[in-house]
Amino acid sequence: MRKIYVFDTTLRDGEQSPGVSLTTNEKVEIALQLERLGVDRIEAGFAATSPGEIESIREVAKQVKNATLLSLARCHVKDIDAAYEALKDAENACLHLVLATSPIHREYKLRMDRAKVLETAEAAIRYGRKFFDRIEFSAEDASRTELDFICEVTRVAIEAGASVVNLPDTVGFATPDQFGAMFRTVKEKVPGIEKIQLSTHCHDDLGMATANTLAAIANGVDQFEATINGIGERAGNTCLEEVALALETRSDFYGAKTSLNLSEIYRTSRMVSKYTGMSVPGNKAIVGANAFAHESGIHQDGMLKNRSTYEIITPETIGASSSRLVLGKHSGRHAFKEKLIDLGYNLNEEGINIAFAKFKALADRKKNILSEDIRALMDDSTMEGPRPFVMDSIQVSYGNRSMPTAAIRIIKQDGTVVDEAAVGNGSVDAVYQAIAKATGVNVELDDYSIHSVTHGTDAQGEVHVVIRQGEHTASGRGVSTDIVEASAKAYLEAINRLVNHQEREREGNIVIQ
Ligand SMILES: CC(=O)SCCNC(=O)CCNC(=O)[C@H](O)C(C)(C)COP(=O)(O)OP(=O)(O)OC[C@H]1O[C@@H](n2cnc3c(N)ncnc32)[C@H](O)[C@@H]1OP(=O)(O)O
Ligand SMILES: CC(C)C(=O)C(=O)O
Repeated sequence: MRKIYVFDTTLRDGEQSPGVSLTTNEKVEIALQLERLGVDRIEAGFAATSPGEIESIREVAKQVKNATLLSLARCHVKDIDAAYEALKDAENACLHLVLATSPIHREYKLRMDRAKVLETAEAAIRYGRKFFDRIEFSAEDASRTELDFICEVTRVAIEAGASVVNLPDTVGFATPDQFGAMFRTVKEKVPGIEKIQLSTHCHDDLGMATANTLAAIANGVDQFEATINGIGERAGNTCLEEVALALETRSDFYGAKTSLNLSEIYRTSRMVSKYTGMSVPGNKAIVGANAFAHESGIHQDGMLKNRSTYEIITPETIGASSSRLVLGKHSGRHAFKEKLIDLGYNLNEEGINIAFAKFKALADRKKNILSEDIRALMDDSTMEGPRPFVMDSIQVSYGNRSMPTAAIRIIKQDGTVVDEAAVGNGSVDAVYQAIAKATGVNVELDDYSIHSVTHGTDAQGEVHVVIRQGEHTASGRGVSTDIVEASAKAYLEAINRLVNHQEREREGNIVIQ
């Protein structure tokens, strides 16, 4: 298989993301992690930017031992001198020279004609060669440059002594077919092209950076340039991890491989996100939080039967912990049952069906169903013995200038439906008064406590109550995303327990404490 060199520019183009500025220590730590990841080349910065940038590149150069280090420089003597100043102690250094070649950049930005561009590039490469054995030359905005001129620039760069020629899609304008064809033409037409390496560098303005990079690789480039998490100027650069995993997963098609240690990808992605402050979207390919999470029942069932049904990469490949089956509105019985077993519940089919129906009802109201929610749900549905009263519906009217009112519908064990309403000091009190009227059971509330099962505004509230009737006490527990409903459930459960106990006591079976 053909080896593809990986050029990481997280510390240079990645740092060009608006709002990102890395300290020297952060650059060093990221560079060392990139080395562990196994990238071949690290662009540590753009030395002419500032004295601090020279210092950072120098520090990175002191510590990185295996990868080749680069600094970007315009075709200006002072930029090249700054790059040399930063890289002179590096074990393996390469100067990265850039000059735009497209008509738009020539006319408006550089104010140079074709001949001047060729002359400037050639002079800069020759000057750079006095200090550097290796030079990469980038023809900025190559994808919007006339093909014949790209070939000419490449020829001049080779003759002047460049060892890598990079043809970037600077503004993310290329399409995969057009971009691939550009490299094919350069390879066919430029004399001496076999003496150097060809490189690609893409931006994601139209969301095609990865596709364009892969098209370039399919058409013979030797190196791709990219950043971790795809950060970079405007919409960002090609995502290093996406291309790496595409080459790995579709080696049947590309017949090319990198020397990357793929199991370091996840760690590198987290580090870059932490130091740049640029969070990784959940649905981001390869490294997003949802990249190995499965929410829908049909997918979860497939995953439980065989992971390859819905995963083309395993999380272990990139060093992420494991695939996740996320319980939610779209989950099915198979995943739910698996979760119950995981949590230590051993239910028969009927029990699972009852619990599953409650789970679906909860999922309609709560976005993330966590293990704690399932436990609360299971405990909520485990009251033993008959239920003298079942709550059918509840309605509460509350306003800070009116008396809270509650209306409740209770179904008795014999099927009788009872509707009652009551007012109270607060919503919960009104509900408890209405329950007392509907059940005909009058008790004192000895204790009431509430806590949140999980976090967030849609978290479930868990209410515990202890009620008393003379010497008899009973406790109840209720869980719901609505605390008034949780309070009603807890109260009714306590009443049911009290009534059951009294019933059994009358039958002489037990002694109530
Ligand atoms: C495609 C890319 O990502 S290229 C890298 C972009 N990154 C950066 O620009 C980050 C670091 N840049 C900086 O700190 C500053 O822009 C510096 C230090 C490089 C230059 O700053 P200044 O000298 O103040 O110039 P400024 O940035 O305003 O303008 C750029 C000048 O460079 C010229 N220029 C642009 N590209 C090149 C080039 N590759 N080679 C030679 N000259 C160039 C422009 O035409 C302009 O020249 P002018 O002043 O004669 O009009
Ligand atoms: C310096 C070059 C490679 C660049 O960043 C671009 O063209 O986007």
